Amino acid sequence: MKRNLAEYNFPEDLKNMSGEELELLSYAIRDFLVDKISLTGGHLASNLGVVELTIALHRFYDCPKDKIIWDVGHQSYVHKILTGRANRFDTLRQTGGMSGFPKSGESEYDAYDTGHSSTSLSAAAGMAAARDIKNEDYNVVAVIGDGSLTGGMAYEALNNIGASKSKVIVILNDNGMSISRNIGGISKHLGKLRTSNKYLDAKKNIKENISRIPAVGEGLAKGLSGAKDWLKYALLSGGVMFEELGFTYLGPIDGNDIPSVLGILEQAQNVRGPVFIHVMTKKGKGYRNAELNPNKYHGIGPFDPETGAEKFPAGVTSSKVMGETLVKLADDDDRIVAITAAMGTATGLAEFAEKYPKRYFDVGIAEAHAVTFAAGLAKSDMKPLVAIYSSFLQRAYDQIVEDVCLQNLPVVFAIDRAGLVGADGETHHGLLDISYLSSIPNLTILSPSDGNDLKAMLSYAFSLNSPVAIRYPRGNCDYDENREETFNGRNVRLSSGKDVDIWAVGSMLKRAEKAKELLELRGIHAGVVSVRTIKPIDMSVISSNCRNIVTIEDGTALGGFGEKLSALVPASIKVTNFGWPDKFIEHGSCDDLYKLYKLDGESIAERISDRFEGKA
Ligand SMILES: Cc1ncc(C[n+]2csc(CCOP(=O)(O)OP(=O)(O)O)c2C)c(N)n1
Ligand SMILES: CC(=O)[C@@H](O)[C@H](O)COP(=O)(O)O
Ligand SMILES: [Mg+2]
Repeated sequence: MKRNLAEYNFPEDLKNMSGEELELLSYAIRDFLVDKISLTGGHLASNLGVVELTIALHRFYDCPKDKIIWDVGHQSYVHKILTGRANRFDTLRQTGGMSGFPKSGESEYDAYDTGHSSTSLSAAAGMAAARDIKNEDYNVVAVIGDGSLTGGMAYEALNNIGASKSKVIVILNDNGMSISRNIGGISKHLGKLRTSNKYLDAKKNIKENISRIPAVGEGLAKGLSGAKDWLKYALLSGGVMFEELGFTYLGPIDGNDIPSVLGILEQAQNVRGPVFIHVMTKKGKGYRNAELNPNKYHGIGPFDPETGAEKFPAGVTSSKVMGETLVKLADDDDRIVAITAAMGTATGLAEFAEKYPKRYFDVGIAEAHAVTFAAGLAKSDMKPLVAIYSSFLQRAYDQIVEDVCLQNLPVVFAIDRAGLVGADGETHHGLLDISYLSSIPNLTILSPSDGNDLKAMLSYAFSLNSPVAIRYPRGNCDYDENREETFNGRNVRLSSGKDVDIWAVGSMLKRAEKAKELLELRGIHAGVVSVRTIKPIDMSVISSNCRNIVTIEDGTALGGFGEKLSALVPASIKVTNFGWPDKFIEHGSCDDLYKLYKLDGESIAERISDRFEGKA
């Protein structure tokens, strides 16, 4: 074994390693993961669970000719180590550093860019179809987790692949966990399959023992397998659900055992048509803290590897304020219910789930279903709140339009991670929600500047009998639990200035205040308006002598709040919009990215004064 992983020529070196060397490599990779991720933060538990699986995949297949697609892609760190990027892990998820997700621009071994769940099977189907059209010969493999298999898109793909008879190799990485414990009927079914070997062995033994009873045994054994039993037997005997869809189901096998995985990949190679391989792994395997608490170590900040304690634990986050406020509101109104799409803890709903288990719904990674499920609840006089990250809510656009807003139903959308998120990058920044929501009739869109605003807005939202979206950013927020903020749907003018008004949408307020302060030093007098209502636009705070408005928003400028305000103000007022540009923003630290894209307080002041000095 070499001293460090960066010294290997991966994946080529895997082909010549003995079984024992592969085993030793799995230990080295686990140590490496804990060591590096304890410094940078990242998705630890999922990657610890796929060490042997990934070693076996890159030993068996011939990448990059063979294509491996990682669903969500948060578990692709081992794949990155085994494709020559061990030396980049000190820069994981940092500005200018290696992404935490597969990026074909980063490596030819990253066959397809992922980040949002349940897309791998559809992408694999498309790649296999292209291969078949061109009469090319290579394997297309999709690795999907049991959580991601609760996403509806996966079934659309299974349905299509099964019918197409195209050779797609689906590998279900089943660790019984989504971010928290996996939920739903599919998860239960997988649970049965996981135990099916034991189930089948027991059943087979019982039948053999009975059939050995002299004279009557044979008849008894046959009688034992009544229709109901056979159905259960068949259902469990080999994933008949997947077989019925047109797949050859193989497994389940121990996905943390390299020889077992290599064996089943060999078996799959001899199968014509689509193959569904079911492997069972342990999320967090090999690092005790993560094995015991895979939820906490699913995505974790820098931590002390000895104790497992996070170095920078979260403070009072917007998610926490939302969750606590919702519990208080639910104490007084039993029509209030909460819905999550497999992100209950992360969106602050843990306390609600604990206190009101019958009014809490985790629907799995199924955002579109979550929204229409909420519509059904609202149609039946309940008051649902759906808590979904801004970028994941993109999955449910049609449901927001057709099921909630068209019927004008009282659903509250708690849009978490709205705005820049930082380390997760392009797939996770919540920069499109203002743009994609503000053209929908009947929808009120609110943006709190701090935790007190958020608390007041939640009460306000539940008082309306129509759809409301409240968008708030990832991370800590200013919150004074002793201060009761009121909110009446209006924007608030915080100060006046004869030269320019800065209209700050939601959490951009602090940057506006900073810019105002710096502009004063340059003799430019700016007023500040806190934009808490994105839609309907509240114009009551426009000052009569205002000639210049600058809007700043943590969202794309295209179709953003600023653009909409520009269309409403008198021609005598010049409106300039500062938002994110028309591109996908890379990963990095939020501070770096706000500075890089000139959306921090200092840059905003600079850009405004340049305009006044005629430089821009
Ligand atoms: C559309 C979408 N919704 C939610 C998420 C957040 N998310 C990332 S990983 C994950 C759980 C995935 O569970 P599983 O597929 O079983 O992978 P594991 O971490 O167990 O390996 C979730 C909900 C996402 N990335 N995309
Ligand atoms: C991989 C994935 O999509 C989630 O784990 C996401 O990274 C969580 O984001 P937060 O860290 O903002 O909760
Ligand atoms: Mg899982």
